[in-house]
Formats: sequence, C-alpha cells, structure tokens
Amino acid sequence: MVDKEKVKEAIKLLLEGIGEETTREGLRETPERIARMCEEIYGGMSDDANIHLSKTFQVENNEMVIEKDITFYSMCEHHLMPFYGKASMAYIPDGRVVGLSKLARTVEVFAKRPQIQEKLTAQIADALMYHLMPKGAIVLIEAEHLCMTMRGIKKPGSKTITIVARGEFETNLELKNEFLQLVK
Ligand SMILES: Nc1nc2c(ncn2[C@@H]2O[C@H](COP(=O)(O)OP(=O)(O)OP(=O)(O)O)[C@@H](O)[C@H]2O)c(=O)[nH]1
Ligand SMILES: [Zn+2]
Repeated sequence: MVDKEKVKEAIKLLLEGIGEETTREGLRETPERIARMCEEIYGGMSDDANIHLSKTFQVENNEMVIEKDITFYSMCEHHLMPFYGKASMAYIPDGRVVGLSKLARTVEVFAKRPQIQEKLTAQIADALMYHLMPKGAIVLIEAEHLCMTMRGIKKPGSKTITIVARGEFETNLELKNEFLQLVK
C-alpha cells in the first residue's frame, strides 16, 4: 500500500527543492494528485502473480502458447522516469494452461514497480515457470527508456531489448528461434 501522506510530503519537498512556489494554484493539489497516481503506477507493489496464475485449466495438447505485444508502462528504478514498450511471451504447457488475460496481468504485476528491464523480464519468466510448471517459458521485452531519451545521453528512438528463456526455450535453440520469428 502506498503511504500517501509520505508521498505528498516528498513531492512538496521536491517542488521546494527545485525552487517552486508550492502554494501557487497550479501546484497546490499536485502532491495529492501524485500520491493518487502512485497508487496506480506502483500498483504492482501490492499485487501478486500468484493471484492471477493460480487458476489453470487442463489441456490435451501441449503446443506453444504465445501472447505478444502486451503494452506496458514501468518506472526506471534509477531515475524514476518511465520506460515503456511491449512484452511478448510464450510457454510450452505441461498439461495445464492459464487464461490469456492472466499473462497480461502478470506483466502488470511486475511492471508497476520501480524496475529495471532485465529484472522485469526475468520476473515474468520465473512467475510463469513457478506457477504453470510448463516445459519452458520465454519473455521478450522491447522498450524505450525516457532516462535515455529526454535526459542524460539523449538518444530518442533507441530501444532496449531483453530476452529471458527458461526450460526448453533455454536448451532448444530451434524453439527459441521459432518464438523470435513469430513475435517479430
Ligand atoms: N541495465 C539497465 N540499466 C538501466 C535501466 N534503466 C536505466 N538504466 C541505466 O542505469 C544507469 C544509471 O547510471 P548512473 O551513472 O548511476 O546514473 P546517471 O549519471 O544518471 O547515468 P546517465 O544516464 O548515463 O546520465 C544508466 O546507464 C541508465 O541508462 C534498465 O532497465 N536496465
Ligand atoms: Zn533510468
């Protein structure tokens, strides 16, 4: 749960720190607004992949399931600036599958926290492995980091791609390539 009072205090200090007049009309409600916004953009902190991935259904065939281009927004833990893009994932069931929406919900659980892209990618893959116990899982994320584009090195349009493969996707290169081909 977000401690809204603490966030409000911090935002007020931040505004003072940059030399703003916190009592002016446009800023008066900003600490409260940002505290409310934090409940949304850091909502993953009080969510749990277990809630979404524990309801599984039995299946006859164990063909690869791919969910691609799941849009997400996250916050870079180094600068607290957004990074955002698309996550694609696949798993090879071992007798059980999960509702498709739950894959996107799992992305939200881990994206809505202070993050780095590598960890986000691995946490999703590991959650699939842990809860679905599939033969393999793979996650690919392509994202733009505002800390790379609007500040610092300032390289607009640059993209970061991270891939985490587990189980059969790690050992079977053909399978990994099939996934990469299908989500490209
Ligand atoms: N590996 C990784 N690095 C990230 C991610 N998001 C931001 N970073 C990097 O984190 C690094 C932090 O570097 P520092 O030198 O501590 O901070 P900085 O002086 O603000 O760095 P610059 O961005 O180079 O100006 C930067 O290189 C960022 O590009 C991420 O998701 N993964
Ligand atoms: Zn950053």
